[in-house]
Amino acid sequence: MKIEEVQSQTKKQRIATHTHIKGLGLEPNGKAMPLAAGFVGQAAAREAAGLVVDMIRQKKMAGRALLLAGPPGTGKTAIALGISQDLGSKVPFCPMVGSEVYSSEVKKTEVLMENFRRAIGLRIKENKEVTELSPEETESVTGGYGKSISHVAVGDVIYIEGNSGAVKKGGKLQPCKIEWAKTPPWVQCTLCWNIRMLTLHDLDAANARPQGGQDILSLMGQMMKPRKTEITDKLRQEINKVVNRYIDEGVAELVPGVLFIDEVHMLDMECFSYLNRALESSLSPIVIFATNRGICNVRGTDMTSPHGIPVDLLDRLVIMRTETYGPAEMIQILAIRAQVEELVVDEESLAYLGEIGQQASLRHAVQLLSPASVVAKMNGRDNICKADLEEVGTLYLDAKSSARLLQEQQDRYIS
Ligand SMILES: Nc1ncnc2c1ncn2[C@@H]1O[C@H](COP(=O)(O)OP(=O)(O)OP(=O)(O)O)[C@@H](O)[C@H]1O
Repeated sequence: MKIEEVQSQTKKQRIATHTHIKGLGLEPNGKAMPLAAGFVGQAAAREAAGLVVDMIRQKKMAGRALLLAGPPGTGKTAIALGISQDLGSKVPFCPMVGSEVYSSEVKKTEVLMENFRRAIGLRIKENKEVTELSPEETESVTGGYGKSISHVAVGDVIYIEGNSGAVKKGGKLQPCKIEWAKTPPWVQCTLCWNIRMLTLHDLDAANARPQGGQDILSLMGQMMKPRKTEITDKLRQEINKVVNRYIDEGVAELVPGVLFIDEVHMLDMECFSYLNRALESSLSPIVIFATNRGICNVRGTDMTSPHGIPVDLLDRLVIMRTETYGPAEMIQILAIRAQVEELVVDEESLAYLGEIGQQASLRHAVQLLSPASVVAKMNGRDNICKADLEEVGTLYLDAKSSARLLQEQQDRYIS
């Protein structure tokens, strides 16, 4: 397996709205600070999440998972992200939505498995030892056209091209530690290492081969869908073997990250039984579920259950609640978001947005910031004022108002 060729493919898009979250913002004694690490309020849930971080560190969460239950826009995703950040800066965070498992091409359990592996990191230590080299001047083997090395310094990476035998420079290593050999001849030696952070899925994807056989039809198929690759169970087992060997040799270290499954009520029995098994595996990340549903049917069955989760899985979960925000907290969160998005919003407008957040949802209020800044720019201003918010407020509906309107005008829609 060539680690140098493996590119990390972390999912970034879904965490863009949480860029201001830098951790759970807890004091060393575990108490939630009123405003820290981008977090405002939600003290009980943050403190409970802090305890979970301690339990994870003490390896007491094995076989269990966390469920964040609360109304929409109460910071469930933000808390899950905060947990992963408090576990360490390079800990993988893989967010997904329950409904992602439904695809006509890929099996539900396959989607879950892929996300499980996206959430397991591997810290690989690549040791490079570079001794001082005395370069020798030689005739250029490429017939005068190619560059030949005239000088090599400590830390330079050089490689020999297989087909031509030409020696080329391939960048510089960062020197980390100078060591002296213990026995003569004394050679100054620079010991360097690169720490690479990859996920198991990165390794799977980099080692997967295009689907299909060698016959002409399959080859044509591959040309039409050149990037379509299949990650088989066999491949994953092979990767696991190599990874376990690296771990035994001390070259790599496993970093279980956080797999965040939002809208867990969208999963069905097949997914839940897979999750029950997967949580037991030794290669399991920290799984955090989130839902804004109360008692409802387990999808695809007529069995009702709290949060639409079967009771045998519920039994394994540590359940935490998130509460709706008061006006002051909403205004603080909106002010943080405005600052992150580099928008100037005066106090009156923030208070007005806070009211909108109370009536609709925090997410709706946050979402009005960007269109309001466009309206402000069109009006020749850099700062957002209340009139801009009023204008965009008439243009966009929040979920509640849209539902109310649908009820009122039911006869005008096709049902
Ligand atoms: N306590 C908080 N402090 C700072 N920002 C917050 C807080 N709670 C929520 N936010 C921000 O508000 C927005 C909405 O929150 P988030 O997406 O975490 O809610 P959610 O509970 O996951 O919602 P849903 O149920 O709809 O998935 C995000 O930008 C989030 O970062």
